[in-house]
Amino acid sequence: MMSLPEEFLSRMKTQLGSEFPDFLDCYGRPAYRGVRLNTLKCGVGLLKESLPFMLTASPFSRFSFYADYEGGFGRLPAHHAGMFYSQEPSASSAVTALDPKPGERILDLCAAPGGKATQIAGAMEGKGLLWANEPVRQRAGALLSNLERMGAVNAVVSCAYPQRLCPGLAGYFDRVLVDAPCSGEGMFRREPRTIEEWSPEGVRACAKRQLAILDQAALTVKEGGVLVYSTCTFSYEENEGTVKCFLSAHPEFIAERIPHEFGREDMAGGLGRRIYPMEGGEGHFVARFRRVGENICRAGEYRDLLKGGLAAQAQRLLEELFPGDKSGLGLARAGDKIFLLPEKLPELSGLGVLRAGVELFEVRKDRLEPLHGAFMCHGPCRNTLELPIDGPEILAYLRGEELDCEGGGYTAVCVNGVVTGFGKASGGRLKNRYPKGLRNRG
Ligand SMILES: C[S@@+](CC[C@H](N)C(=O)[O-])C[C@H]1O[C@@H](n2cnc3c(N)ncnc32)[C@H](O)[C@@H]1O
Repeated sequence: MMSLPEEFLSRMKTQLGSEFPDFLDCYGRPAYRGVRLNTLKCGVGLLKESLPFMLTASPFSRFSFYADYEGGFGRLPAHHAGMFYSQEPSASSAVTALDPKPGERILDLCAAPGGKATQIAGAMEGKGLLWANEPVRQRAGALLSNLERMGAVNAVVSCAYPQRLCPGLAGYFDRVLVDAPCSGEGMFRREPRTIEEWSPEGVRACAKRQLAILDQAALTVKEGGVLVYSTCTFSYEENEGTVKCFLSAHPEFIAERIPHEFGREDMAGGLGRRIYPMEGGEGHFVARFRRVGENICRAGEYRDLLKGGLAAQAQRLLEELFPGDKSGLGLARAGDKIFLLPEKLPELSGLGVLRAGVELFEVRKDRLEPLHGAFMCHGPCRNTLELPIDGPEILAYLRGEELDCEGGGYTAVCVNGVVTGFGKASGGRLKNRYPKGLRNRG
């Protein structure tokens, strides 16, 4: 049994009453673990075939499963191919409550490492705009990489504190998610270091910060739009307390019942849903609001599309690599890279944007060189090397090694028909282009 702070235990005893012994018992058992299917890459049948362990359905999302695997999810070929995201199942409940739709504009304001952003991307089916923001630069790298791995074509990633980002995007979004930084009481089983970091003062400081983030997030929701607030902690102050303060300061929002039965009703009766370990999750709180007050959108339109010879060259190369008509795609250049842009982009300047859309090509002196992102977001590729998912070749590829390969030119490397990366074939060998930072070591 792990040792937990006295103040935490006595508060939970009051909070849970007769259920407290059951709650305490959970700390003698391992944390829940799971995976979430990435519908941009495959269906549930193919995912099951591609994994060396069983999946058990969870109540939090139809794409979220319990799974146990000692080998490490991150080393599996299906993980590298973006077929799933490793996620504790109850963490998927916030996006279930957000209910994103294809074609909408959606903001995930506290997004790293991207568990929820990649889930939103799946629900959007590549249509509309997903804006994923993370103010802490060291955490934003994982967000960029996860969105690329999962094949999100329509995401902007920014690194800005809400005070900088939100005023420039006032009234722009149909749905906004605030998965707020919190005291992390629902992480105690999974990440024991969060126990050392916990304190009653920390809980109060988190509640203050959550309200400040929600104040900014409120600016960005259009009239009739949805705002979802979530935490992975149990304290009343950071959950129902924050929600009550928010609603009293923002009469332009009303609380909306979450039409899903996961977990239990919150402690204030109708402001949100709570999930305790007794209900199959490590710990979450989710509340949903609707903006009923007017909000005028002043964001300008994005105007920096790539035109002329370089745009035509990029389009030709896209058609060479991936079958199908590529005319009419929105392309842009930033530095020495060419990007495929999402629809519905606003003016980006001053908003801390790290990447808008998909990194397709690097501009070299006399040619364009394809980048990993171009392959990760495309289905069928013209040249393909299909490798058995449980064979030694894919493991060699993921370590960065060369492979035998017929044919020539840029070639997608696939497992079970899903692209994992690419290489350049010539003389019977495939030169490995799997990015160094993503390779399996050892
Ligand atoms: C609970 S985590 C988000 C997890 C993420 N949504 C996911 O599903 O992978 C909260 C995030 O908020 C970020 N954060 C910290 N301070 C913030 C602030 N003032 N405004 C917005 N985000 C903040 C943290 O760096 C952290 O990455």
